[in-house]
Amino acid sequence: MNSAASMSEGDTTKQRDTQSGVRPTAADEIRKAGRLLPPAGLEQALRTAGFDRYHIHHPFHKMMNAGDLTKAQMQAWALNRYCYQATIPKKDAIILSRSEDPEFRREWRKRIIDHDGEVNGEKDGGIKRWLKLAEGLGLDTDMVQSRKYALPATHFAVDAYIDLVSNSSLLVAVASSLTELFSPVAIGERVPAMLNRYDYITEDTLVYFKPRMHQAPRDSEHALDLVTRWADTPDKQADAVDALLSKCNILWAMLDALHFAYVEPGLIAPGSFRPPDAK
Ligand SMILES: O=C(O)c1cc(C(=O)O)c2c(n1)C(=O)C(=O)c1cc(C(=O)O)[nH]c1-2
Repeated sequence: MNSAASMSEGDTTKQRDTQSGVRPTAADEIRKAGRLLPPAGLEQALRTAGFDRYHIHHPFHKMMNAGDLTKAQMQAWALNRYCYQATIPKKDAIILSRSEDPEFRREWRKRIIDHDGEVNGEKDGGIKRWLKLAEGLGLDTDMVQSRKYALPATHFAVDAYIDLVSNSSLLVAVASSLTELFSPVAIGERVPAMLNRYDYITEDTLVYFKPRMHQAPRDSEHALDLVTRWADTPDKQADAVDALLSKCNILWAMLDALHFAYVEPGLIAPGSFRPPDAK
């Protein structure tokens, strides 16, 4: 049996949970079975459980890819998402600081450089590239960088990511980055959709996404290799799946907040970014 999802079929607890509308997660199933999955089985469980909950399925992203967002909604997305981008290298520095292994740190620090750039501007980082996106959408970059106008839930979501990597095992911290297994799919849909469906978006505006198409697979393969080796008990395997699901929740919560504020019912929190034509 190589799939966590099929482990407890016919199990009475699962039937009861399903009847009450609460499905056990792959992590619950691994814990309950108490059997160590082979690395390929854990990888499959992570890929299936994570993709199921990935933000690619969120209505806000679907609207974006269908060409249905107004420019103001696109601006709100870029402004809020900046908070996530700016937090990534900080959370990676926390992860780095928690490892005793120079080989791990050597590999992981690439992530920080990818986002912060290199000294003397030899290489632009993702944060600068994200600001280029914000600017291309007509936003004032100082306003975006201040992070003051992001939604309250955006701040809570990115803080939750910092908490997760600070107050858990290194295994959990590393596993929480595994949403990157799926980000090339999200970006691969988003970039052509943005170029084709929004006349104010150009290739130049979207420079952020190009390097992510090779950085994300490099990073997620490294993290996946570590997670499948480090998770050497059923409980640790379940913790890894839980970490990935928590991270999916963080990404989902950010889009829920955007949707609530800028699509339906359109309730923008006091003090948050308010486009001129907002209710
Ligand atoms: O555009 C996306 O949908 C998307 C998703 C994710 C993700 O799944 O966490 C990341 C990124 N982009 C991204 O650009 C990025 O640098 C990144 C770093 C991380 C991480 O958790 O370490 N996730 C993501």
